Amino acid sequence: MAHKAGFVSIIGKPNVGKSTLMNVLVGERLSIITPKAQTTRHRILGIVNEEDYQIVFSDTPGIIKPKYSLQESMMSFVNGSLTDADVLLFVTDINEEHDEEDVLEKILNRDIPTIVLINKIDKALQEQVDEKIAYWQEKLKPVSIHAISALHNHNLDGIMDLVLDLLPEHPAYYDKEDYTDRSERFFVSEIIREKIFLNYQKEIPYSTEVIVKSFKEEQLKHGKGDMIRISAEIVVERDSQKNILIGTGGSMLKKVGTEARTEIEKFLDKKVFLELFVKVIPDWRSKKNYLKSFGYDN
Ligand SMILES: Nc1nc2c(ncn2[C@@H]2O[C@H](COP(=O)(O)OP(=O)(O)OP(=O)(O)O)[C@@H](O)[C@H]2O)c(=O)[nH]1
Repeated sequence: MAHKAGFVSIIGKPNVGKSTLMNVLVGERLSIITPKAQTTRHRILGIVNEEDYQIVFSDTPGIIKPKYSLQESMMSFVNGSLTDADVLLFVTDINEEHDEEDVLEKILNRDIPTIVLINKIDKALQEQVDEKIAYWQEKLKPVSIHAISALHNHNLDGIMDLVLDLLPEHPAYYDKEDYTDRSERFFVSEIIREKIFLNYQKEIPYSTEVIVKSFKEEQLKHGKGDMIRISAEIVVERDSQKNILIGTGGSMLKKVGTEARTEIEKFLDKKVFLELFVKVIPDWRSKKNYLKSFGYDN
C-alpha cells in the first residue's frame, strides 16, 4: 500500500478543547490544558506514526483579535498552520456562544477539506447538538460533522480513519520515531506555565513567560540512576506581579515548583531537581526583541 502523510491543523476559538483533542488523538500529553482561555501560545506538532502513514497534527492558539504583540505572534502561528494544512479539524464548544466570524474568515475560501467537531457534548442536550449540527452544516458545508467529547474520549473513533482518507500519498515528513517537533526543554517550560495558569488569577498567567535556563543530566550517587537538574526563569511584567507570584514567604512559588516538578518527573520519567527564579521585564509582551528571544518570531 502507498504511504500517506500530511498536516492536520486543529483550529478554533480559545478554550474549546483543541489541546485536549490533540493529546487524545496523539496519545501523548503534549499540549498543556487549563480551564483558562489562551493557554496555548505556540503551534505544537503531535505526530502519529504507523508503517503506512504519518499524520502530523498541529495544536494552535485559539483565534482572537490580537491586542498586543504576543497575541499577534500567536495568530501568525495559526495562519502558518493554515497555509500548509491538508485537512482542518475545526473545534467548536457547544456551550459557548463564541463569535466565530474571525475563524470563518480564516477558513472559508481556502479549499482545505474541513471536519467540524462540536465538542463538550457531555454538557449538552441532544436538541442542542442537533441544532448545532444543522447550523455548521449550513455555514461551512464541511466534509463531515461530529458531536464529541474530547475530555471523555467520546465519539472520536471514526475521526482518524476519516482524516487518513483525506490525506495525500506522500513520504513521511518527520522521522518515524518522532512524536513532536519540540524539545524536552520546551515541554518543561510549558508544564511550569500550566501550573502558573492553574494557580493564579486575572492577568498573572497572561503576563508570564517561562524560560528554561539550564537542563543538565547528573548521575546520582551510589548507582541510584540519573537525575535532571533544571533551572527556569519566570518572567513577569511588573514588580507587583513578581510579589504575587512568589507569595508570602515564597509559599506560592514553592507550590508551583512542587506541582511542576511532579509533572516533569512523570513526563521525563526521571528524578528532577527544579529551581525557579522570578524576573521582571517591563512590558515584555509588547517588545519584539523579547518575543523573538522567547520563540515567538514566526
Ligand atoms: N466538559 C468538557 N470539558 C472539556 C472537554 N474538552 C475539553 N474540556 C475542558 O475545556 C478546557 C479547555 O481545554 P483546552 O484543551 O485547553 O482548550 P483549547 O481550545 O486548547 O484552549 P486554548 O489554549 O485557549 O486555545 C479545559 O478545562 C478542558 O478540560 C469536553 O469534551 N467536555
